[in-house]
Amino acid sequence: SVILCEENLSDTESEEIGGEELSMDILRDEAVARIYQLGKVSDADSYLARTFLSSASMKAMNLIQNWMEDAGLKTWVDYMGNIHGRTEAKNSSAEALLIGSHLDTVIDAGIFDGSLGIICAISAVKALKVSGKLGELSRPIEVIAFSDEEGVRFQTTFLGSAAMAGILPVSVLNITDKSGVTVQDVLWTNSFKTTEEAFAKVQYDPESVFGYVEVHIEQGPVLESLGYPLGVVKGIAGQTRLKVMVEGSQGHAGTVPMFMRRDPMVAASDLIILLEGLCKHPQRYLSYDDGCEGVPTESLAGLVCTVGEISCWPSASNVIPGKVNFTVDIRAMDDSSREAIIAEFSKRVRHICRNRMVNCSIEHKHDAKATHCSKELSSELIQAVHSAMSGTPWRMKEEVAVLMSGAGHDAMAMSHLTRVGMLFVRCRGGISHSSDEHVLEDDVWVAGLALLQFLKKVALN
Ligand SMILES: NC(=O)NC(NC(N)=O)C(=O)[O-]
Ligand SMILES: [Mn+2]
Ligand SMILES: [Mn+2]
Repeated sequence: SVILCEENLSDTESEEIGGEELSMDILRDEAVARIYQLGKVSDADSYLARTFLSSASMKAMNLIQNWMEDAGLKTWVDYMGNIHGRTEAKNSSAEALLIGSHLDTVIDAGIFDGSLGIICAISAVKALKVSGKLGELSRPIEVIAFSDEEGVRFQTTFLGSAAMAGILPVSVLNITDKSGVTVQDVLWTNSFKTTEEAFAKVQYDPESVFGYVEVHIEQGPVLESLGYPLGVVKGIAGQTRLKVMVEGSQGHAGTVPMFMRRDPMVAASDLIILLEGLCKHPQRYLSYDDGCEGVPTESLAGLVCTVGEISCWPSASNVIPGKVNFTVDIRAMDDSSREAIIAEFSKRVRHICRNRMVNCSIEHKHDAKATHCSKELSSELIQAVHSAMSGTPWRMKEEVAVLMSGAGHDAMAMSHLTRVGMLFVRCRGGISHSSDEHVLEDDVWVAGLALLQFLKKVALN
């Protein structure tokens, strides 16, 4: 949903921090070049993929750390692989402003998801440095490149930001990937001696933090349809990830009669079609239950579900599978609706599997409640968008788009540490999690300008 806010245009301030030349060189040309350079750092030859602490991620970390130092930031890497770049303020005890996003990607990813937020933050700080303003900060600024937001390898998500926010249980170190390697194995293999004690040191003290802001592509079509390069995020949908395991009787494809089969592949197909129907027409399913009040339609806003992964054993064309596993990703703006959908799905799964005489289990891999962004930070971001755009062709008439995010973000985890705000950047066709993901160079530039204006207002007064 998009709420257009009436805002008075802020006076067009003279750009004290360098002129147009400076901002275009750093906030556009150099930032865009770095996004494309980082987009080539991949674990695969023919597409972009960077999973938690993979060799490509380690290379990306090194690049990002160098760019942070180039911007005048003091850098270090914590025990969960997050890269930090920090510059202190005149008042060393002031609460720090955290800005960041994630360096990991999905498989066959676009080059902007995560990377744009990291590079935009580094470029904005570099613009302050080049203008000689880094020594005048009223509060520390810390840029963070999180190690794992997508959760591709361990189906966990927010490994880096949740550890910083103190909401990640230490038991996560023992979660295994498909080949039985644990999170802790991967850390130690990459020389992060992450013991339980070291793990606890990743957590930040809420008292030391002013707030967290993230710049991210919208990954949806709204800004493009409005003709705006930027928008401010009102809230982020809650999300649940499940692993559904169906077990039947493995057998010969040629000899087992159809009516004697306990086929988990066909059962899984029924469950996936059920899930689609449940999320396309929830009221048909939720209100049929005896005594179960249908969930009010408006609270089902943003309800979506996806089966993104499926695997079977032994996966041979002439063998009736013995086991089929598939993932479920369910999201909604309202947490109770998401929970109602999951409860209904689980109930119907048991019913279908009983009728098909197959065994089924559902494992909860990840849950994140819907997140509401801070009104104060959002208001500052709206002002920053206005002043950034006042000097550009997209001068905002009298409104800045404020929209919800169906995609998850590290800001969801960071909201457990501090108040959060997000700036969305238009992306072509709203396409993301695809190599077709694209952001205009000038949109990268205006995002950097807006973030720079935000920094001036919040950390340079
Ligand atoms: N911005 C994202 O693409 N985030 C993704 N990752 C998580 N954890 O939500 C997602 O699937 O939406
Ligand atoms: Mn993503
Ligand atoms: Mn992302």
